[in-house]
Amino acid sequence: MDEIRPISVDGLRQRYGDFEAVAGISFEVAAGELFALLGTNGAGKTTTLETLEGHRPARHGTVRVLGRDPYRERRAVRPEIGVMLQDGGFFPDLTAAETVDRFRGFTPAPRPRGEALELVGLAEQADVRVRQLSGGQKRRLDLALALLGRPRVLFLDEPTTGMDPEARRATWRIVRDLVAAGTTVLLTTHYLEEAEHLADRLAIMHGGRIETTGTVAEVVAGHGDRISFQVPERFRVAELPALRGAGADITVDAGRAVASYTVTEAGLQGGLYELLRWADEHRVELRGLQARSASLEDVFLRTSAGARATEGTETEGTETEGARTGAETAAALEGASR
Ligand SMILES: Nc1ncnc2c1ncn2[C@@H]1O[C@H](COP(=O)(O)OP(=O)(O)OP(=O)(O)O)[C@@H](O)[C@H]1O
Repeated sequence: MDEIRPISVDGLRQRYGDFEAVAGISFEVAAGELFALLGTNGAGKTTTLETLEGHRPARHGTVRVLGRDPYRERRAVRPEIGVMLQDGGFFPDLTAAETVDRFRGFTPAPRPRGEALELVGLAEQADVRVRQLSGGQKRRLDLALALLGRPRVLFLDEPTTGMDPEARRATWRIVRDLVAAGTTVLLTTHYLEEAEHLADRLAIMHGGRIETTGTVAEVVAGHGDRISFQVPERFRVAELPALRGAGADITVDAGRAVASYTVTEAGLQGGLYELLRWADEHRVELRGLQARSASLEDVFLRTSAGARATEGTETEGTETEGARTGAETAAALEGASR
């Protein structure tokens, strides 16, 4: 079935003067899916969101919300979408209830006030003035306003900034329930944990481009699980095994040389198998042995550093270090870093 995607972006470019803030991005979000846009500061997330919300026309490329141009067909699109901005712009002297009432006045078929406040856990703060609400409570009031018209498509720009961990988790539950009920959500966030908890799919933006996209598992896959251990004192670095093509990076931790492998090719199980077989053959105990899966944070940090993960890693040690034992390498690297 050729169903209309609630959100579709194809080759979008946006400029501010000579500066290209969005440099040709494409993605689609299906009905009832939550898509997260991650990225460093200034990556172009808010510009993308604002274009989808109809605040500015696409300079190049095509943007559609529920099959329509959100800028040119704003009147048709607006009642179907909910928008939670980074900074809500409330009237500080109104209470939470009065704020909801004021926005209900602009919203076709709005939720009842009590339901809206209840939904975001603010029922007890109904009579509190906005200026007395905490930062996290203001964010939740903003979410209540975004949900007033029971939107089919919801845009959340850093929705949990300023929330304590409990409020953040409560907000995640609300968002998950909305998605389960069929709402399509586009979210920007700086919290990787938020994306890991909520996103069906995500994209990491950097410098106006999408560097990587997919489900969390797809994005993380191929970016390398890691295995590390202390270089055995009597072994030379050059004698350490390659784990299906991956060589060791050598660093010093607490005076000991540590070998780390990014086992993109072998994976954790394959890499560990080869390493333990080598250790067994050489009758060596691998102290400080650690194996951990790649995380979204690993991928994000590599992307934002502009250094995309490469297939495998080179042995970092120089030829001289390769000829040194673990103990000599630790002494040499530590001396060099002083
Ligand atoms: N009105 C504007 N005029 C000029 N430059 C702008 C304007 N708005 C944004 N920019 C620039 O465009 C780039 C993208 O900004 P944008 O706000 O879209 O990024 P972002 O990914 O949302 O960043 P953040 O995570 O910091 O909110 C930035 O370099 C920003 O300085």
